[in-house]
Amino acid sequence: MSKKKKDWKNEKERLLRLDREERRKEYRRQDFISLDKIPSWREENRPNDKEEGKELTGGGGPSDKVSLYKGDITVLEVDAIVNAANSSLLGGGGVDGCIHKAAGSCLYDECHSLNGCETGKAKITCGYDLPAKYVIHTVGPVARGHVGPTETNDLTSCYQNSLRLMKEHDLSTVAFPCISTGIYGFPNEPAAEIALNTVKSWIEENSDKITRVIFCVFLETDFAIYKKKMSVIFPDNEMEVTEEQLTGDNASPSKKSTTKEESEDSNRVMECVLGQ
Ligand SMILES: NC(=O)c1ccc[n+]([C@H]2O[C@H](COP(=O)([O-])OP(=O)(O)OC[C@H]3O[C@@H](n4cnc5c(N)ncnc54)[C@H](O)[C@@H]3O)[C@@H](O)[C@H]2O)c1
Repeated sequence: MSKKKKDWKNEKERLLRLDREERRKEYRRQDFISLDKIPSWREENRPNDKEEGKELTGGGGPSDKVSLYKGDITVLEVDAIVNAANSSLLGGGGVDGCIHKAAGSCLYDECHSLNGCETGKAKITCGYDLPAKYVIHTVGPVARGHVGPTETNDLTSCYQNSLRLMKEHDLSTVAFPCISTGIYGFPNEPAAEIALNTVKSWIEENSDKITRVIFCVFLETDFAIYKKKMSVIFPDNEMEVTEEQLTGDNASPSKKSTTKEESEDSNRVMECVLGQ
């Protein structure tokens, strides 16, 4: 007997009324990661503060409000995860494919009602079977390796419009993938610069509105790039920022992913999409 197809509107209303414990029973994946398992950038760089019971002198500074996490965005238990969608909003591959697969068919049905999304803009839906309450769908620029003013402005707008939706919906924890850096071909380093600087500026103007922004990277290459750049863009007050970091060290990111590693990562993406 096939399962009765759920009506997305009723399902959304029902799910958004549940408290966290009740919601947890509905997650498609029970191996979800709760926020308390993800250290802030400051905690990660000053683990002793926590052990020594030191008050975080940062007191909610930008480095207390961001995290770097390497893995699958669909397991993160946050208010919203951001989807690197295409203009149809009707799913596809990569992180978009993984999110749709993990959220279930109601996500497609609600996205279908939104009539697409322009590049740089963002729209919000329920998260359905995901641990995330909401999904913010944004459409990055198709860069194909070229970064000009248009691509830069469009990618900046993706982060700004996603954060604007967070604020409008009183949401305070969000995870971003590396928007446009996969099939849309935005070079990883400039994309990371845009992501980190746009988020930092927004946090400085809205620090009372946000608890955590998680940069969720999937590839080793991006992990190394974000780690290097975050130590400069989100320096801890007491943390030394070396001259080399300030001037942009010549060394390549600490660990370039090997083609084998990248292909393993893309295999994992395909597994998540194909559900193997
Ligand atoms: N990559 C593909 O094979 C593929 C195929 C068709 C469509 N798409 C998608 O690509 C277009 C958007 O391009 P894009 O470069 O913005 O997105 P993307 O191609 O999904 O890549 C964006 C980033 O997300 C990373 N990523 C992949 N899976 C996950 C995951 N589970 N958790 C966290 N991060 C992950 C990926 O490694 C990359 O760094 C849309 O059409 C969308 O449907 C991707």
